[in-house]
Amino acid sequence: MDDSACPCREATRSSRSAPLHHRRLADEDAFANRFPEPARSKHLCHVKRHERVSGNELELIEWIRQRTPSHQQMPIGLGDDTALVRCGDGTTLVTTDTLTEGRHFTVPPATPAEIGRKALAVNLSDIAAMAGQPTFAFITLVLPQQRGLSFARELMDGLIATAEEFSVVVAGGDTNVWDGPLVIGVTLMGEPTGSGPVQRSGAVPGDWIMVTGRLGGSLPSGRHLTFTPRVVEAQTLHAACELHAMIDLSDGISTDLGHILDESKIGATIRAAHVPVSPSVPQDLPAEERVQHALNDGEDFELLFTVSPEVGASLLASPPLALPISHIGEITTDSERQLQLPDGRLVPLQAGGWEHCFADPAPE
Ligand SMILES: Nc1ncnc2c1ncn2[C@@H]1O[C@H](COP(=O)(O)OP(=O)(O)OP(=O)(O)O)[C@@H](O)[C@H]1O
Ligand SMILES: Cc1ncc(C[n+]2csc(CCOP(=O)(O)O)c2C)c(N)n1
Ligand SMILES: [Mg+2]
Repeated sequence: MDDSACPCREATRSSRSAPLHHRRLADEDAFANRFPEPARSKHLCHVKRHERVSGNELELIEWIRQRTPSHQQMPIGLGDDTALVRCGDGTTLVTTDTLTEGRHFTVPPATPAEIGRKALAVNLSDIAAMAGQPTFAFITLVLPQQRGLSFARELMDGLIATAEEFSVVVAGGDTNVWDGPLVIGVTLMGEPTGSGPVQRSGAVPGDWIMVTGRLGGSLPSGRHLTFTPRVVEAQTLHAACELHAMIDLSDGISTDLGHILDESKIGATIRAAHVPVSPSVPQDLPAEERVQHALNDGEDFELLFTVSPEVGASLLASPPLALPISHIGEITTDSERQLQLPDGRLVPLQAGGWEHCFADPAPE
């Protein structure tokens, strides 16, 4: 399955109210959406050229959420980076994320060991987003028959080495072999640390919005396979100061910040000039295009968090991490999501990150 074979180029919108945001594949004529054309939709949806987009993952998740009741033994349920469930005397963080061949990696260039590593690392990143300590992992393998046993062993070698690196115990899983592409799912448990999990819902007006590391270009640089999940960094920040809200950047700031704003029921302004762009984003692109990569590419797996201005200033004055921490904007009282351009103009911050999309089913 080759991503470049099935890009949906035509802008389509669902008949429902929520707009669909799509993004082009990296190898397409990317970033036609420059400032200040915020209304332009991008495409990264994987329906065939003649098909129309009929919905996306966010609409499905919201639909599922409406139908799944909360529970007394589940202080944090659907809607955050992990759930928090009561087990015996304590509480446990639980998350699950799946990688699919053709979407999250292609073989080559990804090696089996890198795929195994990434499958655990994306889940470690979700535990990090709650400032948790990862503990036990369960691995679901759906393996292509033709690649043989050695491929599967190399994949699990990569995963097990990553588990050791992060003191995670592999506690079980499931193995299927078939004649389709590779799918690998991981369910990861963890323990809350310090004052408890940092949720998406805790941002308040006036908060500074901060990010770790540098963003953009994770796919062409291969960083989406080799990134370090920010487990240690999240715990260090959590111990050093009061974090109001946190999320890991899997889909891109423009989309992931939206989840914090939705859950906290507030707005934000991001300053384009302060967004830390990774050197993986081509240096010869115009500055505004480089920022668009940092906002939308996704798979950076850095942390975005909000803190009071006093805490933010002290983090900049005495950085607790070896990684850079950047102050990229503020939480606002109204529900606006804005991007301040270097010349001071404010434009809407469009959710331009990754979204899984559905095609219209073919008529019978
Ligand atoms: N099929 C599903 N059934 C029940 N809950 C779901 C389902 N898919 C997603 N969720 C829940 O919806 C929320 C958002 O899921 P999503 O996968 O977008 O978050 P994420 O794992 O943090 O992001 P990403 O997958 O991009 O790394 C999470 O709380 C997740 O547990
Ligand atoms: C320029 C560029 N284009 C595409 C990608 C790939 N990508 C970005 S987000 C995402 C899904 C996130 O996971 P989930 O499925 O959990 O939402 C994927 C597969 C990239 N890293 N850079
Ligand atoms: Mg997920």
